[in-house]
Amino acid sequence: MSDVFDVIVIGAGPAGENVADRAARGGLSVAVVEKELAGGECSYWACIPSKTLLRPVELAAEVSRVPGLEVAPIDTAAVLGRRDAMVSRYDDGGQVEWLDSVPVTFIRGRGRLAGVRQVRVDGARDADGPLLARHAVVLATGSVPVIPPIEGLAEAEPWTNREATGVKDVPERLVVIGGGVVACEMAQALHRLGAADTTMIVRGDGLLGRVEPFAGELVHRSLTEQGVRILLGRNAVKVERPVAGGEVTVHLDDGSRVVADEILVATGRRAAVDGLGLDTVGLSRPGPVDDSMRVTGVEGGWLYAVGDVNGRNLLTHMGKYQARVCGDVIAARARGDADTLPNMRARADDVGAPQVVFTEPQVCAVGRTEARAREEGFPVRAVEYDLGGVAGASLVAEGYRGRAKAVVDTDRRVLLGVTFAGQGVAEMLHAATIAVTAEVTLDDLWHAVPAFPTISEVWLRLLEAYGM
Ligand SMILES: Cc1cc2nc3c(=O)[nH]c(=O)nc-3n(C[C@H](O)[C@H](O)[C@H](O)COP(=O)(O)OP(=O)(O)OC[C@H]3O[C@@H](n4cnc5c(N)ncnc54)[C@H](O)[C@@H]3O)c2cc1C
Ligand SMILES: NC(=O)c1ccc[n+]([C@@H]2O[C@H](COP(=O)([O-])OP(=O)(O)OC[C@H]3O[C@@H](n4cnc5c(N)ncnc54)[C@H](O)[C@@H]3O)[C@@H](O)[C@H]2O)c1
Repeated sequence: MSDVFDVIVIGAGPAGENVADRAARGGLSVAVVEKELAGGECSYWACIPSKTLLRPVELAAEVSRVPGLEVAPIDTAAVLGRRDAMVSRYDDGGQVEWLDSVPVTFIRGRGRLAGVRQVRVDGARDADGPLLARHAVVLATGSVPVIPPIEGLAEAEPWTNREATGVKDVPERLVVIGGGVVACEMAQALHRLGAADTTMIVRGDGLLGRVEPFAGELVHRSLTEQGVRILLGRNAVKVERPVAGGEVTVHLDDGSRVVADEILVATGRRAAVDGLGLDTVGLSRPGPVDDSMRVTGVEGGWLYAVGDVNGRNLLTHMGKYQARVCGDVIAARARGDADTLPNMRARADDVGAPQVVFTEPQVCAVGRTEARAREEGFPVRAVEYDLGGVAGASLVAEGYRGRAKAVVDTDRRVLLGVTFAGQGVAEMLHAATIAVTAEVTLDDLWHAVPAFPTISEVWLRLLEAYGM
C-alpha cells in the first residue's frame, strides 16, 4: 500500500466519510484513518440509536390521541432488538465496504498529526513510517462528552450517550444531569422504556436553553405529565457510589439528594483532540476554520477540520455539509481550479442551523431565535400562533398541543428564524429552512399556499398574524 495520498482524513464519522467521498469524486487519492467504527458516533451511539428508541414513544403518544385506537404497552425487548439492528450490531462492515467502493483507502487505527502533512497511525501501522499527504489533512475526529468536575462523579462511572443509547437493561431509577438535547431525548426514551423513576437535574431555569423558551416549556410539560421529575435551578455537588454498579446518590446544592440505579451525564461535548498531535503543527485547538473549512493560521494552508471537532454546529447534517464544501475545495485547489464557486463556501453555519429535537412533542428550529436576532441588532418583530388552532392539527390529534413562531426582519421583510413545537412538526422544518436560507420575502411566501387541511397551514396563520 502506498504511504502517500493526496488527502488523509482522520476520523470516519459522517463528516470524515463525506469529505473523503467528495475529494475522491474530485479525482484525488484519499486515505481515511478510523480508530473505532466507520460511521462514527452518529451511527452507533448517537443519532441512529437514540431516534430508534424514541420512535415507539412518539408513536404511542400519537395513537393515544386518536379515539378508537388503543396503545399496547411498549415491548422494551423488541425496541432494543430494533435498536441493535439499526446500529448493525456495532459492526461497520457495510460502511467499510462503501468506503472501499468510493474508492477510499480505509486504515483502522488511531491517527495523529506528526508534522506538516504527516499522519502517524498507532496500532497496526505503528511500526511503519508516517502517511504523507500531498495536498491536505482533514481532521474529522468528532467530539466526546464533557464530564463536569463534580466530586465523586467520574468515580461513579456515569453513563454517557454511549451507555444510554446502547442500554441493555433499563434501570428502574435513573438520574440525568443536564437539560439539553441529549438529556431531554434520553430521559424521555428511557423513562418510557422502563425507567419509571426518572429525575432530571437541570442547572438552568428551563429545558433546551438554545431554542425559543416556549418550546422548552412544552417539552417540560410533556415530560412532567409522563412522570419524569424535573428539578430546575439545581446543581449536583457530590456523587456517591460506594459499590461499583450499585446504587448511586446525588447530593444537590439545596441539601436534598436523589438516589438511583444509574446516572446519565448529558452536559455537552468537546472537540475530540486528545493525542491528536496538534502541538506538532503549532496548534492547541483545531480552529478556527474559515468558510472553506481550512484551519486558519497554518502555514501552507494544508490543514482542514470538519464536523463536531471544529465546534461550529454539533449536528450530523451540518458536519456533512461542511464536508461536502471541504472535499470540493480541496479537489479544486489540488487541480489549480477556481475555489470560490458558491458551493465551495459554507454559509449556512452562521445563519442558525436547522435542528430537530425528537422529543414528544418534537421541537424544530432554524435560523435565529428572537433573543439572538435582537442581540445581533436586527430590526425584529416576532409572531406566534397556537398550532392547535390549525385545522390540520385538530385532525391529527385530539387536543393537539403545539406552537409556532416566526422572527421577521422588519426592514427586509424576510424570516430570520422559525420554530415549531408539536406532534409531527419535524417534516415541516425544511420549508422553514428554505425560507430562512434563501431569504424568501413575506410577500413571496404569501403565494406559497399551504394545502388544506395540513399543519402547514400555520404558515398562512403566521403571515396573517404579521398583518398580511
Ligand atoms: C445522543 C446523541 C444524539 C444525537 N442525535 C443527533 C440527531 O438526531 N441529529 C443530528 O444531526 N445530530 C445528532 N447528534 C450529534 C451527532 O452525533 C454529531 O454531530 C455527529 O456524530 C458528528 O459527526 P462527526 O463525523 O463530526 O463526528 P463523529 O460522529 O464523532 O465521528 C468521529 C470519528 O472519528 C474517530 N476518531 C476520533 N479520533 C480519532 C483518531 N485520533 N484517529 C482515528 N479516528 C478517530 C471516532 O472514532 C469517530 O468514528 C447526536 C449526538 C448525541 C450524543
Ligand atoms: N436531535 C438532535 O439534533 C441532537 C440530539 C442530541 C444531541 N445533539 C447534539 O449534541 C450536542 C451535545 O448535546 P448535549 O445535550 O450534551 O449538550 P447541550 O449543550 O445541548 O446541553 C448541555 C446541558 O448541560 C447543562 N450543563 C452544562 N454543564 C453543566 C454542568 N457543569 N452542570 C450541570 N449542567 C450542565 C447545560 O446547561 C445544558 O442544559 C448538542 O450540541 C446537540 O446539537 C443533537
